[in-house]
Amino acid sequence: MSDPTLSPAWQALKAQRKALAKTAMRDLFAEDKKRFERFSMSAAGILLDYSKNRITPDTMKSLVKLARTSQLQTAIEAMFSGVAINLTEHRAVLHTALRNRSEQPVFVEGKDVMPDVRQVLARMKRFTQAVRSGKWRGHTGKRITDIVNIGIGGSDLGPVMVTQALTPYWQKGLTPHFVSNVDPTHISETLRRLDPETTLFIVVSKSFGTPETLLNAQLARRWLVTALKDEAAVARHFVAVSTHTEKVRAFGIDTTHMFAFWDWVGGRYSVWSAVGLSVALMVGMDNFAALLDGAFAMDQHFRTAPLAQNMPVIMALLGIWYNNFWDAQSQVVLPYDQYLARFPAYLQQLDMESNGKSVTRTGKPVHYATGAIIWGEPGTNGQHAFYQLIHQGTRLIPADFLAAAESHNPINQQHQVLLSNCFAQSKALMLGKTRAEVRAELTAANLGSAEIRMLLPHKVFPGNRPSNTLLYRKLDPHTLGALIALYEHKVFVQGMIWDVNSFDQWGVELGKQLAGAIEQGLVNPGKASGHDSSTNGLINTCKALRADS
Ligand SMILES: O=P(O)(O)OC[C@H]1O[C@H](O)[C@H](O)[C@@H](O)[C@@H]1O
Repeated sequence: MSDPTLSPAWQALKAQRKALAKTAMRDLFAEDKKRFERFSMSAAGILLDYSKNRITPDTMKSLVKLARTSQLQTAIEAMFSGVAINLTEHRAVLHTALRNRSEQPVFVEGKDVMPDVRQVLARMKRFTQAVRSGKWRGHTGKRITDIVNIGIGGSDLGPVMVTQALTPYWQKGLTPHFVSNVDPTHISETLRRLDPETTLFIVVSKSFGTPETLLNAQLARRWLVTALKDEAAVARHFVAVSTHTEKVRAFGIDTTHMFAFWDWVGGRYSVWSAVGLSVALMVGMDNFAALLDGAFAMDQHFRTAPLAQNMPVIMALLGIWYNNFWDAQSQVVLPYDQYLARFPAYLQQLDMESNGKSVTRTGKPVHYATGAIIWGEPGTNGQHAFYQLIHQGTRLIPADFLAAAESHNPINQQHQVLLSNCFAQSKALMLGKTRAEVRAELTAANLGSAEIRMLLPHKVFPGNRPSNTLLYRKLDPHTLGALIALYEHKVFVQGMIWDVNSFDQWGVELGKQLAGAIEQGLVNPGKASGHDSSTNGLINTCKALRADS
């Protein structure tokens, strides 16, 4: 892969960015009455309105050329067909196989993986039906009422985000809980509210070697065995999801109660596998299948639509446009949908762990910006907190707004209030408010000229701040599946253009390695001295504070 910045498309985009420096989106809208039609599209039940971006048709043409230069279409096919594109781990990247709803085989090193995928889905179906119907009971014969997913990173964020997003589909009488943090407070506060006789733990870990998860699972296991006074109780209250049968067995979970997945599924791409067991327990296997169907619909679109009409590609290119040509550092995600409250957190791992890289796939340093900082909160809460900076701050922050046309809770007109806020925000960001407009407003309010002079600069909105809006009918499992797949593919496209490996995460290892030695320092008696002075100081102060208490 060659340096993307050397391509003619990159150079053309640089020139276009200069040419657009003084162009306001409000003028582009005024000049072209069909701007919405020109810059919007639908796929898999989702409308993307990208008209409120600093783009002209020429910008889009050059962006698409840039994608072509990166041989994107070949890369898409390589991913879908099981080529080991995760070079540093020598692995295929096949979360798309998990939701391959066609009859087509998917090969990894000559073996069709689809029979295994279908077999695990069938096991999930049997198991979830047994728990939901009350056939599967706890050790003392009681029905399961609470499900605790113990996992972290991809083994937590997907399950928790999707479960929460699909709250309207939950089975009555079942309550989900998610424990991730190694902070003992997390598991303790969760267990405090639970009855061991009716609680089912799902220990989810791809590696089954993540200390946070294993420590929390051990605590849960001890809590259960102590309460039920029988080691054998573990069999009815613990199941595991992992790629590592041996480690699951060593932990003491019967491997007949283990759901497998495979090393060609990245942790942050794994909710489609048995990692989504807590989701399936809460919403039932039919709804879980609809989630897969939605993702499959987006996969089909991504794989077959021409680049210029390809939703994940367009979103990725717009991200690159701001990241690399307008120096935007972050991307805010603003779901006007309370059910998507954890969506920004989910996207943080998906995007930042995938594209937060500074060497190319062949290990050369990159000299251009890669993955953006992803952040966000549901609307309208964000409006009353940080939108000030988005509207009037010094930074350019491209925004993704997400909204459902229909609410699961249609009470009075409140959903219309939510939607009007959503549309008003993107309009305000685009339009801004000029000095002349502010002056006219203040004059109409009969303010004196000194007061007007004083207030005027504070009340001006520069506008021209870009956003996308994703609009769908209702947040059902199908739509949610499509939405997640959309962002997964967006991240993939950006990684391909930046020439980084979006599927490894070596950057999380160093801290893990160092934590072991620091833990020794905290546990062992005496003063720590083997670290830098700050680390020694923190360890020793901690010990002194404890000794004082
Ligand atoms: O599922 P596990 O093997 O327990 O891994 C859990 C998480 O931990 C790692 O540190 C990675 O950064 C994540 O990508 C992963 O999802």
